[in-house]
Amino acid sequence: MSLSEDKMAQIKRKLNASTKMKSKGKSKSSHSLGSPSSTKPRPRARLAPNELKWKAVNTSSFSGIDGGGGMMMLEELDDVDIEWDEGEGGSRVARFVATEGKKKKEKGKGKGKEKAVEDVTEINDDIDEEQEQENVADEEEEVTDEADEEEEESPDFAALAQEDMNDEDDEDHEDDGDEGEVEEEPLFDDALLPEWKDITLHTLLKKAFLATGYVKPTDIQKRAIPAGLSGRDVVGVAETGSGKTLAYSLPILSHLLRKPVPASKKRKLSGLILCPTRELALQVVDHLNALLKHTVSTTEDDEEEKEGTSSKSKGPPRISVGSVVGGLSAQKQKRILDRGCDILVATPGRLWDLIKADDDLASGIRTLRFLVIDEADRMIENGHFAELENIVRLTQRSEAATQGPDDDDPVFAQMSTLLEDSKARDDMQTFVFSATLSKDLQQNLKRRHQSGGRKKGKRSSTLEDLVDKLDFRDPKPEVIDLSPEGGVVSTLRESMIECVVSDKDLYLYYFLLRYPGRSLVFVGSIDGIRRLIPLFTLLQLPIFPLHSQLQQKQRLKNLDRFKSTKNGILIATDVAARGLDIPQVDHVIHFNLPRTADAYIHRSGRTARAKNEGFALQLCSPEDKGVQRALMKSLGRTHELPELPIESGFLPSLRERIRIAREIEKAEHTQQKSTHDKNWLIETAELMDLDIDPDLLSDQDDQDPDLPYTKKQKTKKGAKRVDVRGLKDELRGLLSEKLLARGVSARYPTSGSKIIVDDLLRETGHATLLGAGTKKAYDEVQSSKGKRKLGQKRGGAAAGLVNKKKKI
Ligand SMILES: Nc1ncnc2c1ncn2[C@@H]1O[C@H](COP(=O)(O)OP(=O)(O)OP(=O)(O)O)[C@@H](O)[C@H]1O
Repeated sequence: MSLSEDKMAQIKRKLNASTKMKSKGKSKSSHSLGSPSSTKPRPRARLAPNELKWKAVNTSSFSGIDGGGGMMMLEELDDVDIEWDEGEGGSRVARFVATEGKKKKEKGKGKGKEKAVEDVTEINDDIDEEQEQENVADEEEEVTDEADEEEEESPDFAALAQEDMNDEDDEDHEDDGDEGEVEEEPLFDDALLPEWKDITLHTLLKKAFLATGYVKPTDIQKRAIPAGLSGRDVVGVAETGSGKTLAYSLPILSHLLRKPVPASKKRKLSGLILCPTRELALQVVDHLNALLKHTVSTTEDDEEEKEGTSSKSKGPPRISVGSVVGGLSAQKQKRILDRGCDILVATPGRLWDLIKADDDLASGIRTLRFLVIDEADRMIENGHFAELENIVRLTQRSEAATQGPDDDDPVFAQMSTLLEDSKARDDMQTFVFSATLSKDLQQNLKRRHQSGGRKKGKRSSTLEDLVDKLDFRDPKPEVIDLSPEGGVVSTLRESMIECVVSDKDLYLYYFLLRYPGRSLVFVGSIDGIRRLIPLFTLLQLPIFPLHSQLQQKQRLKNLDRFKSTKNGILIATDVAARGLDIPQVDHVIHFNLPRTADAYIHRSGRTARAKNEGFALQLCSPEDKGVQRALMKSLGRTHELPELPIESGFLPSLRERIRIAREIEKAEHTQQKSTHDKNWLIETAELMDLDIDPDLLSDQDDQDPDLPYTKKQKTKKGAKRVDVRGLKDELRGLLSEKLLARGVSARYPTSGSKIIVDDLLRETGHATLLGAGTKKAYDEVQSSKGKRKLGQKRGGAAAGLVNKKKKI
């Protein structure tokens, strides 16, 4: 086991930063770091890495995955030296060794020498983890390295110092809950934000609104926040992009800011926010941190900040927000949990996995003050209902909580003692939010409370069942339904292109070229994405995939690239349909139509957010027509969508590009497959100790009749070898040309039915499609009013769709 020098240097600098703060802030002994030359032999026994005393570095500027350059969080170790041993072949092996300070502490507690040895071993084990991380795929490495760089560039010394100050309390107060003092709420001049005046949020939050530009509450916030602040349970339904995240989060943040500052460093879990997808959970963390970072500075700092003279760093955040999601290091997430956070944002699958192995976490969930189910209707669809139900059950007060859904449920059998011993809080508040919760469900919710509470019974998996499991403390939860008529927001314009299935690629290409902008393309299957990515990459479009079979870090990276690329294109399954708040998505394209109206609403809701304009396009083949009519009907539409005007003069050239790109793609695919087959053959032959006929591995199509069967299969008679390089050159040539609209002459730009000379001179025309104009897609279509009535001309009422949830 050895670490690269770079990696060690990074670790060393990290540790240096923290130790410098120690010696500066207090008169503790300084912790020198070993260098290769100061190598001494040390014990080498090992312990599990999660037993190390990793500590979060709370900075005011760092905000998780996106804001942190792909890094989840920063962590540090104190009281550690690094020493170097000679490894095999002259490599150097790093050992982390507990320093005097730590040993003294342990001795003081009566544990003495053995404990110090344990410390050495647990630290060494963490090197294993670092080493493991070095072995991950290149792309992941890149993410980690970027994160490390960022970490070094901006260490937040004030935060480190603050952590340090708390160190001494660390072991004496495990969890003191609310024993600290209540911090005085600073004054705030309501005249600065008159629209927030009547909402009694903590003034630090209002101060943060000034910085973030949230000058007035959105409609759902106006209704939900006061209800949340007054202790009510809230079920909130409001259009996509309407600020539901803050609608449920602000009452929690305000409550926590008004709570006494805990005397101990370990934070007690107060709020749990459950989200259906990993990206959404991480986004919620970022959203909250982006707001919270404005709640820590003093007025004096603000003044200096405005003038650019502030040299002070801000203190640690008053509220810490952690995340637990699948696909990222469970060890690290466990460490975050061990250290404690005020609010946890999680996906149910990973959270339940951690709960099963951690009684502290289970009792933390049991004594939550706030439980939020975001995108509640989606949560029950993504295969995690059982986990979700189990988590929710931990928050129930009644006896049912201590009994599993089935008598033989092993997890609950294991947990029953814990559940019997600890009581769920009586004042827990539950918030359930989505853009799409059926009216029936809302009615049932009210009826349930009128009829006296939850039903007992076996596990099932509808939203109604979930709501039934939620132990609302409020006899009458506040149900706020602000869902818009027609499902989608009023600033969204919708349109369609009707074409045969095989032309969908062509029309998608046309649209992406014709209307540059940030576009999110929804495809019905991962295979569909895998087919389109190479095609559009060959066509030189900035396209990124997002689907569940990508590694989590790759998913986050692609999302980041999409966000930061001008005219970027994200091609995704419905994993991107919910909740993602990506700035300035201009277009959503339904390459394949969704199967439910709810999915259509959420997909389309990735554009036209927060009252901005947005455009949604359906690519609709004759086979899709029935589904489309049913969709529109279930959304309560009475008119067909307007068709997007197509400038068909461009299509032949685009078709030719696509043809060549497909041919290249096919040839490359065949080549890859052939290489794969040959490799397989070689490996198998080696395993079986056989010689291979060289002809089998040859690329020559000599058509020898004696060739074995496999070879004959590969060399179809008369099949021409494809000149991939030639095709690529040809495509490159075509892509470098500007295309001309019908009626435009390149030779005589002042002639013809479309005169483009002014555009060319002033560079005001379309960048690649000459004569196409520069109208935005949004402006190409008006609202569907006055258009063809749904089913009027082409007949055939929508079949099969009874309500929004039903699959078409
Ligand atoms: N009061 C406000 N003023 C201005 N912008 C706001 C306000 N509240 C939230 N926003 C912004 O609105 C955007 C959408 O918010 P959010 O993601 O919470 O919407 P949502 O209703 O949860 O959407 P979805 O249903 O798609 O999940 C975010 O970029 C957020 O920063």
